[in-house]
Amino acid sequence: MTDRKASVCVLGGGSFGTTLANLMASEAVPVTLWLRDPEMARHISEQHENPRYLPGIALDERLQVTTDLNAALATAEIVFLAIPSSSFRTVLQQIGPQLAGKQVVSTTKGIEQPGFLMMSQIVEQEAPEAHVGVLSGPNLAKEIAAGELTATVVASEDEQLCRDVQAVLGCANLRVYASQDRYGVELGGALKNVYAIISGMASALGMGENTKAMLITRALAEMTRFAVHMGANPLTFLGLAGVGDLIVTCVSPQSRNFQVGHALGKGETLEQGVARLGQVAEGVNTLRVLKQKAAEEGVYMPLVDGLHAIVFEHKPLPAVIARLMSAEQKNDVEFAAFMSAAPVKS
Ligand SMILES: NC(=O)C1=CN([C@@H]2O[C@H](COP(=O)(O)OP(=O)(O)OC[C@H]3O[C@@H](n4cnc5c(N)ncnc54)[C@H](OP(=O)(O)O)[C@@H]3O)[C@@H](O)[C@H]2O)C=CC1
Ligand SMILES: O=C(CO)COP(=O)(O)O
Repeated sequence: MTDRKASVCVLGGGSFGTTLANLMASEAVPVTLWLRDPEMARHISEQHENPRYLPGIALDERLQVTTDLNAALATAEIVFLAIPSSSFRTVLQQIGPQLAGKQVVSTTKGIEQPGFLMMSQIVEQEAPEAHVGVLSGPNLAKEIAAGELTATVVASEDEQLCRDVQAVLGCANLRVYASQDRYGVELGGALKNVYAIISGMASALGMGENTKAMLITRALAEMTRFAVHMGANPLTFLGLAGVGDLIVTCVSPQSRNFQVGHALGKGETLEQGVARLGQVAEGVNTLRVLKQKAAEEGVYMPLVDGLHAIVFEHKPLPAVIARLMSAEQKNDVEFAAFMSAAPVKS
């Protein structure tokens, strides 16, 4: 498949699905974007703009749009999923058998409870005959849509899938690196959203640059500690889908998770912050899921505990910060210990 561009379908017409589909259309990849809102589909087809999720971005006229899920999938060889984690399984349940033999790539950065399932594990359950992969990295949709340069990671045990995704997505503005550590890449993308909320709060509170750097670095330590406990490869967290994505979501006011944190830091309630956003901020649900899982597994995650205490237990912020700053002062870099730990699953 690598000598020609495979035909592609993108499911989900929000900011990321529209961005990915548009990027491929502009590179002459045959691509169809599926979304559920007929009015929006008509608007995109006629006006070449997605006014709700990507206002002001001129979409390529070759981008095909449909609300017919079966038609969208009929000729697709590669299917990208850009549906929020809360609806991910529901959409897959409608199409599982149709995905047999296709390459199915999740771009969704969330975790399903019960089961603590990554989205690609849901694909495996609902479409057992599909080839499965994930895409993750420092990929703010609006920046990609505006033509800014970045890179991403396609991760799969299936090397042909990685090559085919590199062929359809890689272009002058986007480098697509391959990884075989699907679990680690997917876990990194989900976990960093929680720390983006914390960084947004720190920004709203006017905290210093040292503080922000400390938060990002300790976030990396904490998420890697959890990932190693879950059997992931810690080295994956040093790549684009780990530290790369963590940095962008923790520093950019474009990140929706950062924005939710910023709203909390300004004294808004979670409900107000999420409602004003009007888009998905996966970190809110991931925080709940992660707090529970870390407690069950006995993994030390003070930043997750602190954010959970503020957001869901309504503990006063100064008390939480004081607790964090007076916790036991342990080792800085845990990677050496991680590397000598038991073999990792990838
Ligand atoms: N935006 C970004 O920068 C990036 C996002 N991601 C990840 O991509 C995933 C999707 O996010 P994003 O596109 O940003 O989200 P948005 O909030 O921008 O859009 C969500 C989209 O999903 C659609 N949707 C929701 N529920 C359903 C359903 N049951 N059936 C069909 N469509 C549905 C919405 O449709 P409707 O408008 O009709 O409600 C909308 O088109 C998230 O997990 C996110 O973490 C990954 C990398 C970058
Ligand atoms: O994952 C993202 C960038 O890589 C998008 O982050 P937000 O969902 O916080 O906007």
